Amino acid sequence: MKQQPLLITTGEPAGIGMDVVLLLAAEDKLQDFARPIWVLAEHEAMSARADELVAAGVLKNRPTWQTIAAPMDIDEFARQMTDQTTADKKVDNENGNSPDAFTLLEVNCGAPVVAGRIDINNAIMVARQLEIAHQLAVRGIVAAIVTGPLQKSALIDANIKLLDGTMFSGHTEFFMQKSGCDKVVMMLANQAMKVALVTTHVPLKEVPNVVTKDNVRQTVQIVLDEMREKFGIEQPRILVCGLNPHAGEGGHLGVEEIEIINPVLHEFIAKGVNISEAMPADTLFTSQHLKNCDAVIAMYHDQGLPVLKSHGFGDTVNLTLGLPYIRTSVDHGTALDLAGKGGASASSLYQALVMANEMADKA
Ligand SMILES: NC(=O)C1=CN([C@@H]2O[C@H](COP(=O)(O)OP(=O)(O)OC[C@H]3O[C@@H](n4cnc5c(N)ncnc54)[C@H](O)[C@@H]3O)[C@@H](O)[C@H]2O)C=CC1
Ligand SMILES: NCC(=O)COP(=O)(O)O
Repeated sequence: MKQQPLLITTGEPAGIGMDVVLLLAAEDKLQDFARPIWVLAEHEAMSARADELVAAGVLKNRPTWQTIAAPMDIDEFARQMTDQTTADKKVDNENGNSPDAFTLLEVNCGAPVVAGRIDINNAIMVARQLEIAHQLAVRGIVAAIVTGPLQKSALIDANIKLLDGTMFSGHTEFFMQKSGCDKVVMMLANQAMKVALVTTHVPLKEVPNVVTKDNVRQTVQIVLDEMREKFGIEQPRILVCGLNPHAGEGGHLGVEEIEIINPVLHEFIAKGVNISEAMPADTLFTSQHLKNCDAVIAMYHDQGLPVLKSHGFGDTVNLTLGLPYIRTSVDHGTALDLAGKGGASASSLYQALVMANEMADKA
């Protein structure tokens, strides 16, 4: 069967992005996928990290991989890689295992990598991984992007900007702007629940300004479309959080529910969509309500994500809805305290690969 690869960005080289790839590789977990696995990283840094993890007793064996230079000219690269992209995974005929756990597309760092220590001279290398990932995904050379964690502050301190000239704020905003989308939706999903956000990386004091009718309407529409397309749920039951305590307590604790959120939700209800009015978030996130719900829409990052992560940090997948390609991600950050030492779980990366692979098979 001919399969496009899944592409992993390892993100911040001082963090655990490379560690979790190596953990899965050493356990032969990357062989669970019929698709080739491509990994963006620096060869020397990956090699050093593998040595550190072996020395720490975390890895028994160093996994092997094939290294090739990451593309400067994506179209030329596409031509060169056509055979590898569409070929079945290479299989060692004697033992049935692939000799290499993954293909490393090399992106060079700007400074030597020290596990656990951020060096902003490596921020350009991190941004370059995202650029290459976007270019490969938008051309369909890879089936999906699966992102490892980056240190947002390192890119900001290195003065790396989004396409529109504003401060770098996350993968979500980067891929949205590169793809020319007006709006995408961050959703995190685990066995317990799926939570989508109206706003993403916005300071709390600015959230009320960003919760506009257009934003709420676009978020609901993208969630409806993608629940159907990506999860096969034709008529999802969606619960929506209010912005204010007690969903505004009838206007006494804030008016956004009355003036902005509910009027938009009534438009969808009138069309027969199975969606709630704005609900008090603390009531919504009880098992009684969650058991009959396919997705929750929260107004801001820390309204929805702490509840979700408390039900499955490590097994949660972050995904971007509304992009022209599939992007899933780990649920954790760079965990600088664990890089090169052990203690990092690769479970979220594995779940992110599983979800990306399933979505790619359906696409
Ligand atoms: N997808 C991404 O690129 C994300 C990036 N970040 C970034 O990561 C940086 C650090 O953020 P923090 O809030 O400290 O979150 P963090 O997730 O890096 O760490 C929080 C705690 O969880 C532990 N932890 C994290 N991942 C783990 C794993 N795989 N296995 C076991 N334990 C794990 C860490 O050791 C730490 O104690 C920030 O710059 C943030 O912006 C945060 C979340 C997602
Ligand atoms: N809490 C998840 C998160 O903020 C990750 O953001 P992004 O880099 O995936 O946009």
